[in-house]
Amino acid sequence: MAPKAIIAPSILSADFADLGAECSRTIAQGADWLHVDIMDAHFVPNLTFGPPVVAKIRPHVDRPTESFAKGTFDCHMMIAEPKKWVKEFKAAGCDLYCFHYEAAIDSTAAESPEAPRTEQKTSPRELIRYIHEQGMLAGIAIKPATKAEVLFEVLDSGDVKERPDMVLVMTVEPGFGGQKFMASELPKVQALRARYPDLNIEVDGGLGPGTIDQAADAGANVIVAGSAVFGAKDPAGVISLLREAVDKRGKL
Ligand SMILES: O=C(CO)[C@@H](O)[C@H](O)COP(=O)(O)O
Repeated sequence: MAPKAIIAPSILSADFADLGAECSRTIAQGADWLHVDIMDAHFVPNLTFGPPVVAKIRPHVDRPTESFAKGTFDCHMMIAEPKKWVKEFKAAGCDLYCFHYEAAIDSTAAESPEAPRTEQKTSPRELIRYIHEQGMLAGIAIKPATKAEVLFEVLDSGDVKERPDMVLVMTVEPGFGGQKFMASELPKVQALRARYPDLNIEVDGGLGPGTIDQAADAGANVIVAGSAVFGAKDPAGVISLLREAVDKRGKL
């Protein structure tokens, strides 16, 4: 049976003037996690929150009592230097530090996933080990131009400390909320689910009532939704619809 649904609204679509209250309200509306999009204007063409903002909103949500529990701060690190910020985000209250594969490897490969990777900045496995040593869960994300196969080597690591706790398959180009869902990315989710039945597979970008069935059919269980939740008249209803769509498939 596939892992259970985890619904992680992206606070990129929240009211930034009322961010603490938006976070606690969203958890009360039934969200499991909060997805916190960290952007540095280098890795992606947008700029969002740093550690002080995460530290300010953290007390508005009860800390998770165990790994993957309600209240997890799922920090999606769309930054060029993911290793540099691990300790700061841990101190700020991040529970799951999800870096981009493309940022961890060399810059040539980031521009073209087909290019040979000779000069590694940080090996994804080393970075995962480091994140675990700092006491956080580790996630690894891929952009639309990156093949799912690059994750196999990391996921197949014999050492559990170097294996990610979650993978994130982007279903839009990272950088902005409110973009159109890219169904072209779902074969990656299918391939990952077929190979790793127990893996937590997150999808992010354009998810909502109109696209959740496709993502759930492909095997995604961690669902990020920004505009679909924060823009809804009934956010609790949307969160529960997303959860039911995923859990229904897990039981098939
Ligand atoms: O990481 C990102 C964008 O880069 C996302 O988390 C978006 O914030 C999702 O927003 P919607 O597509 O759900 O509106």
